[in-house]
Amino acid sequence: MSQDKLELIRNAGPSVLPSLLLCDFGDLKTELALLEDAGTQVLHLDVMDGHFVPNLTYGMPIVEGIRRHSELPMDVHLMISDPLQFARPMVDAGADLLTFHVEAVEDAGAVAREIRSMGVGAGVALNPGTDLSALDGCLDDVDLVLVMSVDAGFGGQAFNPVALEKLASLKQSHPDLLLEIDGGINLQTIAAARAAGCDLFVVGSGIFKQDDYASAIAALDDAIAGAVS
Ligand SMILES: O=C(CO)[C@@H](O)[C@H](O)COP(=O)(O)O
Ligand SMILES: [Co+2]
Repeated sequence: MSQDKLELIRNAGPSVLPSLLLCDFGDLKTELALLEDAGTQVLHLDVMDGHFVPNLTYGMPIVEGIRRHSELPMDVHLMISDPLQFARPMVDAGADLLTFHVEAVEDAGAVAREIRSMGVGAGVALNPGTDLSALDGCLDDVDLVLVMSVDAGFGGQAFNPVALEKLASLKQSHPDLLLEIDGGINLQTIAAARAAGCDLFVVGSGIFKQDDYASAIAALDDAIAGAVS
């Protein structure tokens, strides 16, 4: 099942992925229905442990709850110190792709291989201050690279353009790799990310702080389509 969903994630781009961090968790069912009606193809879930990042969000019960209300593929962004501690429970809860931070682990290739052995996709993320060289040796083992355009931990932060250079460089060196960007993506920043070669665009405030999710997503889609590379 997860392999099919992973294929859907691979083929979704270019596409906006709503980050549920800022959604109304008191009414998940309605929130998910609105996102599905708006044409969402993949959900982005932010898991924070209060240790790797100074913020705490949610774990398996919420991921499982989201899965009960939606069949959309789930891209789970693990901002946690020990990704393998919770990888299997996250897969059991319904995750289809697990993205861990390269800053959190000793051997990113080994972590990615272990995640893949669980039948889901593996992604590796890097914060704005982390050099691309931190990914040396692991890119053959991952399905996706998540280039952070803010320091992981909070929604609503300002976009850091260092992410654009990293995307362009990865696109050139690994043209077949799936590239995702996360943090401060909105109508002002999304086209530059697309022009730099990005496939998947995580958006939190750019959707959930807007009155109408569908028109917010449609405007972001239009900006992606109009991007010049
Ligand atoms: O991973 C994170 C934050 O660490 C994100 O997925 C944010 O939730 C994106 O929110 P905006 O920057 O779009 O408001
Ligand atoms: Co995220």
